[in-house]
Amino acid sequence: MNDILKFSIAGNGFDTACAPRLALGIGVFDGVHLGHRRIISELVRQAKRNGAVPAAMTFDPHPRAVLHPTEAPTLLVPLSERIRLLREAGAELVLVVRFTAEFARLEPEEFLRRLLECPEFRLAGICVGERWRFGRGGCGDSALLREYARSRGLDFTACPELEIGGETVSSSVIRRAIAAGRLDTAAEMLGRPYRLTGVVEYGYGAATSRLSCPTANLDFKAGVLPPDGVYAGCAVRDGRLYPAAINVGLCPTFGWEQARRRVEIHLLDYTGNLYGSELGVEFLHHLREERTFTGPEELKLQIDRDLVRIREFFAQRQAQEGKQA
Ligand SMILES: Cc1cc2nc3c(=O)[nH]c(=O)nc-3n(C[C@H](O)[C@H](O)[C@H](O)COP(=O)(O)O)c2cc1C
Ligand SMILES: Nc1ncnc2c1ncn2[C@@H]1O[C@H](COP(=O)(O)OP(=O)(O)O)[C@@H](O)[C@H]1O
Repeated sequence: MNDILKFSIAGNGFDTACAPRLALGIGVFDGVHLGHRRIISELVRQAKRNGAVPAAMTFDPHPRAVLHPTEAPTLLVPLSERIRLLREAGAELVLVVRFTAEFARLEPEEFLRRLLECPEFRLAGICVGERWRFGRGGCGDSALLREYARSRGLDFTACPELEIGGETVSSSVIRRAIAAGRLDTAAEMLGRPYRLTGVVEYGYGAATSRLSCPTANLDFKAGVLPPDGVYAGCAVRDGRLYPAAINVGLCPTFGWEQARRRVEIHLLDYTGNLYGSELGVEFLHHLREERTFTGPEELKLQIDRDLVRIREFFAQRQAQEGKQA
């Protein structure tokens, strides 16, 4: 490994001693949306025809967080989840390059030279999204890559951008869709419902004692929040889905000081201790705005009505799924 191109490798059976042939799919891949998945599918095809291992190369931190810290994007999923999703999509290995200001200053050809000279693997091909830019000031593009690959006898694939409903699928578009509450658009582009993942932390203990409706408070390190409000969704724990009611907001009814925006999840038909465990939450349907009630009694009556509507939502969903089957 060289001094500027530093990376760690996630995946089984990577033996640097025998320097395997790799087909490299390169990109940031935050969220691993349908456009990214298309790149990984092409990568798998490229790897097959070259007798190589399909490997995704991603960057951490996000390049914009290093180059324009004030415009650092909120990641759609944490790095660990990005790696998991890339592998699920077909990448046998994931190389995580440490993105630094020094790395960003590399000329495109210099970056490629370092890839070719990496002692850990032998480069067989490269696969990117057509509009991927790289190297100093983003001056490297797919035309440069194509020419470089041709001159070095490497395979090369540039995947056209995926469009859905006339809009180009991208992590930024998905971030904006979630923040604007357009969860259907986000789900369509991700190819799955949008999921926020975190660890259950302690709250004020009021939901059980004053609302008879315990809510798991999610401490999350990455993920874009949809607008404040009440949602029908699914909690995900150990790979199992539980229908759930979700409240995003400041819980203004209680008027707690130093209130911060919280994500609270009530799992329907569940009892148990969730503190400290990892929980995912999928946002499926916006039910109503968060409101300030006169007190816990009035809020409790409203939550009871919310839970009835959420059960109806899931019953309808199940009926529709039954029809489609
Ligand atoms: C379905 C649901 C809807 C909620 N709606 C509101 C609301 O409109 N306004 C509000 O102030 N809090 C609302 N809450 C949040 C409760 O205020 C929250 O569960 C309470 O603050 C308890 O917090 P704790 O977990 O720290 O005990 C809602 C909670 C749930 C589960
Ligand atoms: N159905 C459920 N949904 C959510 N949390 C539950 C449920 N049943 C039990 N719990 C437990 O109750 C806790 C939430 O209770 P709550 O009174 O809201 O306390 P806190 O304010 O600490 O979140 C959760 O973290 C979890 O451990």
